[in-house]
Amino acid sequence: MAFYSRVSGSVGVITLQNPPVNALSAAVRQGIVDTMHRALSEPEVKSVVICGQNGKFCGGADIREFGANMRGPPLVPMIHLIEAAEKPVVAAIEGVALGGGLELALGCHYRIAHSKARLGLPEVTLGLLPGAGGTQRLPRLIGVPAALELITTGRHATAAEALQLGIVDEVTDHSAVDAAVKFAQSVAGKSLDARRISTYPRPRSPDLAEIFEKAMKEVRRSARGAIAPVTCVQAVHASVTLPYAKGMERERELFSTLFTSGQAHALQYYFFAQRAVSRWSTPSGARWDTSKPRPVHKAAVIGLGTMGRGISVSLAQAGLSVVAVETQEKQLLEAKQAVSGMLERSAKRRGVPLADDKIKYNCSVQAVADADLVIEAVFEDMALKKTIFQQLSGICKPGTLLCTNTSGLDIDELASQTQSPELVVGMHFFAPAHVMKLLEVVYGPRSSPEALATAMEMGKKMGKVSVAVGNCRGFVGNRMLKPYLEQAFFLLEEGATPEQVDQVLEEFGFAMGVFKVSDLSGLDVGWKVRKADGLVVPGSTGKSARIRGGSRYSPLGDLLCEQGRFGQKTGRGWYQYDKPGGRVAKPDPWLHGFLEEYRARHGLVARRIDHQEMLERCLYALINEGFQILQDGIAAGPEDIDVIYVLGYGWPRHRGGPMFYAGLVGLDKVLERLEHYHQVYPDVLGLKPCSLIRKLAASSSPPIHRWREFIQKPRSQL
Ligand SMILES: CC/C=C\CC(=O)SCCNC(=O)CCNC(=O)[C@H](O)C(C)(C)COP(=O)(O)OP(=O)(O)OC[C@H]1O[C@@H](n2cnc3c(N)ncnc32)[C@H](O)[C@@H]1OP(=O)(O)O
Repeated sequence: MAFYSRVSGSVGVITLQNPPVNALSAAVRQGIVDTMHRALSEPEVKSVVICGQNGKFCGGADIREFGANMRGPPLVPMIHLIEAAEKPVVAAIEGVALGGGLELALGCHYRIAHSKARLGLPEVTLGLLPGAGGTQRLPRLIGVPAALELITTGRHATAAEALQLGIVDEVTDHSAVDAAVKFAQSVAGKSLDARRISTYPRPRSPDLAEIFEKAMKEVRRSARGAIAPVTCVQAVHASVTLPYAKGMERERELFSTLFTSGQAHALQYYFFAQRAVSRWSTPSGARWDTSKPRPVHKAAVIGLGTMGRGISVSLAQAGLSVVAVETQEKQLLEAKQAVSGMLERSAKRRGVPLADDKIKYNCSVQAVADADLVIEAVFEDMALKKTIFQQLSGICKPGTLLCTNTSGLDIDELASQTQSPELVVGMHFFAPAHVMKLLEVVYGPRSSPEALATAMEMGKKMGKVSVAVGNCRGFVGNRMLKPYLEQAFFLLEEGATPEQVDQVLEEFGFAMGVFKVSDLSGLDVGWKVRKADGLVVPGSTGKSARIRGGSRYSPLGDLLCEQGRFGQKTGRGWYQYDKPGGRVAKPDPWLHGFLEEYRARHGLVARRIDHQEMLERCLYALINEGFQILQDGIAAGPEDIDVIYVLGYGWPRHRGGPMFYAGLVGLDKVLERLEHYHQVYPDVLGLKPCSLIRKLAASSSPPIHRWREFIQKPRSQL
């Protein structure tokens, strides 16, 4: 709703009230319309201020209402009512003015912002466009290039930038409401002719055609199949080709096509999913709201390779004192230099003070004795990690949380090396660790709720989205990757090339296809793991070369590694590169010849595999594993899996995540295709539909928010 008051006798103040972000719900819109009418009808009132409760102007339209039938007054006429008013209306922007919130402010005659406020039109991130006049008013106010940039990226601008761009008229370090009231008094009675943005002339410039062409090219390149950025450009284009009223019609038309699209549903689902993962729970009943994190002031990192360096940077930037340990003096010095450089660049980019003095470097593990939390980040080698955990258990003060940055090793096995297994959790960072937003926080059967809560909180402090997952081989992300990769290898055996498989996945929206990603991460990483698992059998021939434990196995990755082809770092992998470390993947005739020779050796006849089969086999195998993970209680809900895949594995956000995508395709359809492929390839376990997807499909495929009801509660883990 909206609260009305009168200040200093002549200023009507309308305060939006809808915690936590004063979103424009039906009640708030109704409140604004009612109070505006009241302010306009009171003769004593000479001007009006619109502000938000609790220091937040407005977070935009209420996204939770999007699925329901439209109630209350629509936004566009409400904003026109404000703009058409004969009394000056001033927006007092504190906290945020986003989406419909900024569009509301653009309908006001003046805008005063607090210096810490953030303003933007992030609708594109929800699969929409600013549909309350934003695409028509903003270009008229600040010009086409700046408006296009803000609208197509959805980024938030600072108050200082908004002032420079001309979005706001004044910025204050004090109360924006007080400043707005004062300002409103000073403009009472003045003409408003030059203050109604909708009456401004259409933006004109000789290079507009070029600007739009460039913008369209850029959004098509970066959108990876997302339709909203492209539609945003079309809507802004209408502001230069059409008069305001016609431009608004065009905006409405384009908005309607987006509003009902699967992509908008996916992005809005994802918005809430990313927030839902912080409300974690475990099969034992431990929960985010009943588990208290421990205070952490001092953290330590052991092992300063690529991951350890990134983790140290993240911790220091979160304001913690960090002890960074690398036992070899030379490596320690190299790491120190690298970390300082990373911190410097990051401080410059983010405009924050340098955090270099937060880190103390040391050659001895003893230096971590008084840390509250230790993150081990050495090589992915169980024996080495075990030794370190034994050492840590003896060195650290009682109560220190011991974390491992493993990407898939058994947390429980590490915990069993310590005297306090309840204090051991996994913190699986993604490379580069100071950039990537995702953190898988892995609890073992003995980890305490308090330890889990502390690691989750730590991730949040570091600016990560932390997702709590149970302990199993590969946790969630890497466990699902296995059947996906496996299908990609099988497709090569059956006649596809890496380029064909990658193209299908990139057209789906992945930033990179599976083979390009493998080349980037290094083929030797998976090879080491397969060797440790006893899967690599050099020189094996005949049928047994392609079978492990009764299931189909492809040794293609192993054979490439045996040739020293480790991907980008060696200049050769699934693709060729101009030099070791080169980044541009080019098809490699050697690889094609190698595949032909391999197929001939194993009696495999290459066939033409269509786009649909390649996509379905890769994605549905991955999704099937996701359902198995839910069934096993490793992830608490589909949102956890989807957030992990979008933030950690390049799954296109506009497709919501693998589990959301399965729901969108239809669980019965996914099941039917899995059954079909499993019939064709009965020796591929990853294609055998898991019982949860069967159960859901048999129950008329309930919506994703109801899937948890169908998951059998696994045995207590904590
Ligand atoms: C004709 C159509 C015209 C216009 C269309 C629109 O306006 S679409 C909406 C555009 N607005 C946005 O995209 C803003 C979305 N919100 C945010 O970016 C952040 O929430 C915000 C406002 C920057 C605050 O961030 P903060 O980190 O402080 O909090 P958090 O994100 O955890 O949010 C707190 C809870 O508020 C819920 N929420 C936020 N915005 C909205 C919204 N617009 N509608 C409904 N609910 C919103 C958010 O989900 C959190 O609740 P929770 O229960 O934890 O999920």
